[in-house]
Amino acid sequence: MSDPTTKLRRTMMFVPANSPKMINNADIYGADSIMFDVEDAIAVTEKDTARLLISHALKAMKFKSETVVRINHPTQTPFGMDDLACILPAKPDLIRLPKVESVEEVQLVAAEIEKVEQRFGWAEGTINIIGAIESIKGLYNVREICKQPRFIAVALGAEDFIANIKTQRTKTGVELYHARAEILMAARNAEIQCFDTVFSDVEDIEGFRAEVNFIHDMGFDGKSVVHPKQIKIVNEIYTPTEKQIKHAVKVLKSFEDALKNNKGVISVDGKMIDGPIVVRAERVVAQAKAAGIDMQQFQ
Ligand SMILES: CC(C)(COP(=O)(O)OP(=O)(O)OC[C@H]1O[C@@H](n2cnc3c(N)ncnc32)[C@H](O)[C@@H]1OP(=O)(O)O)[C@@H](O)C(=O)NCCC(=O)NCCSC(=O)C[C@@](O)(CC(=O)O)C(=O)O
Ligand SMILES: [Mg+2]
Repeated sequence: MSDPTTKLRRTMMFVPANSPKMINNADIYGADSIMFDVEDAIAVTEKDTARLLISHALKAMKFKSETVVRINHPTQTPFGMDDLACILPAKPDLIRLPKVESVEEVQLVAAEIEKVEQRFGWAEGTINIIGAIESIKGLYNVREICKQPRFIAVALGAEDFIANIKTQRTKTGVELYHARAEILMAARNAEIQCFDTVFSDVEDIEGFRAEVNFIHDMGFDGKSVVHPKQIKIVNEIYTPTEKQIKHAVKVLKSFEDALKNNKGVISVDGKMIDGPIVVRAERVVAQAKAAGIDMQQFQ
């Protein structure tokens, strides 16, 4: 089983789980993960239909991409526990827990997963949890939330978050600076992955690209998307370029040679190379491999 905390998740695409057509096509657009939603994309009158539909689809269809189901909140809504009862036996890879605010909520979901894994004789960790921070309370508890077993990734849910802090979403993202930084540090401290939120204006491609560049530079591992046309942009920004890979490989080779000569610091193409730069080069190579790039050409 691959390590769920290091898997390639550049793009996680939300797919409303009451749409047979969207479920059917969800896998063809190249998203690394597909997030079937039975929460806010689904009207209260459609909750039963959506959870049954996605449960059957997960059992009957073979998806190439990782499958995630965003359930309704298990205690704040009357739907969440029914979602878990219906969806867990269909074996999604991850449960997305929205609006998570406390360690206890994670433990509640984890306990339900554990029961189902034991009932079906599945290995522990067959199903894991990604939680979304969407409120101030969640943000204040994020450091402990991120350390919970099975909690392999955290995401920001910005639309709900900005409603909670009583402001508006802007092009600069100034309203999200603090939350993004705090969530990212909590994730890195707990050694789990961290994902940015959706960009709802699907027609604003340039605004979207600017936001993806921004969150990539901040250090997020990927982004949630709502439309297939957003996928290519994120995957492109999150896949190392040929130039970056060539440089990383050169750094690693040169440093290996340097170590043999008992040197801890060297110069490659006029730039100083020492320990932390080597770690970053290793990450570039790991990302390239995870993205399926043939590394033979760079040897
Ligand atoms: C936006 C729109 C209605 C536009 O529809 P339209 O029909 O106008 O799109 P078109 O351009 O016509 O589609 C062209 C072709 O692509 C197909 N297609 C489109 N979208 C597809 C898709 N997602 N999956 C598979 N297929 C798709 C379509 O079927 C068609 O196929 P075909 O006819 O064969 O050509 C549609 O995209 C959509 O529903 N998106 C998902 C919305 C959603 O799930 N929201 C909830 C999650 S956010 C949230 O809750 C906030 C959050 O919680 C988030 C956080 O936590 O981060 C927070 O607080 O911030
Ligand atoms: Mg939300």
